Amino acid sequence: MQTILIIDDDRDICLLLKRFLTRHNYDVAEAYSGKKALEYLEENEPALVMCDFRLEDMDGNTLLAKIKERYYHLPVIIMTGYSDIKIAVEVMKMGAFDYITKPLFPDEILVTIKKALEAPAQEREPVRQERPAGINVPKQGTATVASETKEKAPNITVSGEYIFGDSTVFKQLLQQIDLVAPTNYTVIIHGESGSGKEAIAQEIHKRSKRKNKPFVAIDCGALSKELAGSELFGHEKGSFTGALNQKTGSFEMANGGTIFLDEIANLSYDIQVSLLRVVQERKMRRVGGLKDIELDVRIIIASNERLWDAVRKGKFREDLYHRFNEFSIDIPPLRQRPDDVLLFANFFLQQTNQELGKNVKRLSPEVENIFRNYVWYGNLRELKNVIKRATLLTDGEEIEPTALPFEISNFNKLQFDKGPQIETVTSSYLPSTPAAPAAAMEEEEPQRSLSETTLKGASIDAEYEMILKALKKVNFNKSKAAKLLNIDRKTLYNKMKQYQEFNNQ
Ligand SMILES: Nc1ncnc2c1ncn2[C@@H]1O[C@H](COP(=O)(O)OP(=O)(O)OP(=O)(O)O)[C@@H](O)[C@H]1O
Repeated sequence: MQTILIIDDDRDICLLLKRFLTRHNYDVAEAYSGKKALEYLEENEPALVMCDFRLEDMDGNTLLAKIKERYYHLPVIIMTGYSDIKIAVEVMKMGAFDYITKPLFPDEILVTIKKALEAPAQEREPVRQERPAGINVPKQGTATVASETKEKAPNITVSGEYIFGDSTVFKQLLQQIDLVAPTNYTVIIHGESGSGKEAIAQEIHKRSKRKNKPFVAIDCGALSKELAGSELFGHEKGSFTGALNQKTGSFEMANGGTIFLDEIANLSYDIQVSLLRVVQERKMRRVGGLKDIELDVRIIIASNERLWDAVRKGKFREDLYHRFNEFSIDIPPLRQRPDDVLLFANFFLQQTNQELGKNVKRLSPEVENIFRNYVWYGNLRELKNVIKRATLLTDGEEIEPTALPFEISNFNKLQFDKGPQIETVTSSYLPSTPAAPAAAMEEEEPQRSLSETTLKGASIDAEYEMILKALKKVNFNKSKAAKLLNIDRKTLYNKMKQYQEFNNQ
C-alpha cells in the first residue's frame, strides 16, 4: 500500500482526507505543522505529500523548498484556497506536482493523486523530455482541423497537445514561430506563469529542422544551487559526494536538438558563467570531467520577468543576455486575449473528456460569460485546472456556474464590492495596458439577482453579504471565516453553494 503524507493544520481536513483515502486503499500519515512534517520525512518514505499552503508555522513556499531540497523526487500536491491562486501557481514553479483548490472534491483528489503516483519520475523532476500528448490528436507535426465554431475560428491548428486559433494574438505568435523556427537563433520567450511559454518553445522545435531530435525542457526555477551544474552538464562518477554514477546532463541529452531553459533568471551566477562558455564555444564539460564535449544544441529560454530587468537588478549577466537576445517572443497574458479564452476552454474540455472518459459537451452561456470577464491570474494553467475540476463535477452535458470555484463564479460581485483584500490581490495582476477586460478594471453595476424580488432571496442576500465580509476579512480562508461567523466549515460551504444555486435558478 502506498503512503500519503497529509500536511494540514486543520485537523478536520486531515481526518476527512484520511478516512477517504484509507477507503481507497492508501496508507495515510498526518502532520499538523510543517515542522512535524519534516520530522516525519526524516524517518519515513511516503509515496506522495499533500500539503496545505497556509500552515501556521510555515508557509507553503518554505515547506515545499525544504521538501524539494531533501527529497527531490517526492511528488507534492499543494492544497490551497482559490484566493491563493497566484501563489499556488508560483508554487508549481518550485516543483509542486500540481495544486488542488479547496473545497476539495473526491474525484479531483483521486485523479490528481493517481496522476502524481503514476507520473514517470522525469515528469516530477526539473528535466522534462517531450511529454506524450494527452489528447487524441496528431503527435508529430501539425494538422489543421475544421473547427466546430466555424464562423468564429475557421483555422484552428492542433499541434500535439496544443491548439492555435486564428485570433490576432495567435496569428502574431505563429508568424514569429514560423519566422524563427528554421533558424538556429536563440529565442527568449517572455510571458507570465502558465501563459504557454513551453508550448511555444515546443512548437518552434517541431517546426525546425531539429524536429526529429530531442526536445529537453528544464525548469531552472526548480533546480537547487548545488544540483544545477550536474543537472545541466552532467557529472563524472565520484566528482562529488553522492555522485555514485556518471550522469548525462540535459545539454548532452539535447544534443542535436533543442534545450528549453525555463525560468532562466533563477540560475546562480556560477552556472551563468558555465552557460556563457557553452553558448560561446558550443562545448561543455561534465562536472568533474576533463574532456570537452562538442555541442550542437539550439537554446530557447523563458522568463516570467523581463530578462533585461533581471540584468539591471544584477541577477543576470549582461554578456549572457546579449548572447541570448537574438530573437524574442512576448506572450500576452490570457486576460488580454478575451477572444481566446473560450477557444482554450473548449479545447481543455475536450482534452479532459478524453482523459477522464467523460462526455461533457459544452460550457453553459453563463459560464462563457463568467470566463470572458474573469481575470485569469494563472493564465492557461488556471483555466485548464478550472475546466478539469468543473468537468469532474458535471454529470450533465453543460458546465454550469455551480461547478466553478466560488471566487470565479462570483468574480463580478467581488469586484464590485471591493474590500481591501481583493483590491491587493487583484491589483498586482492588473496589466497597465487598456486592453484588460472591463470587469477587472472598472466598477460595474452589480448583477441584479432573483434574490432581490423574493423574501427568501432577501434573507439569502443578507447572509451572503455577511459571509462575503467575513471571507474578505480573513483573506478567503474558509475555516477562519466559519469561526468568525460562528458556524462550522461545512455549513459555510453549504451556504456558499446555496447562494450560487439560488442565483442560477
Ligand atoms: N497553445 C496551447 N494549446 C493548448 N494548451 C496549451 C497551449 N499553451 C499552453 N497550454 C497548456 O497550458 C498549461 C501551461 O502552459 P505552459 O507550461 O507552456 O506555460 P508556461 O508559460 O511555460 O508556464 P510556466 O511559466 O509555469 O513554466 C499547460 O498545461 C499547457 O499544456
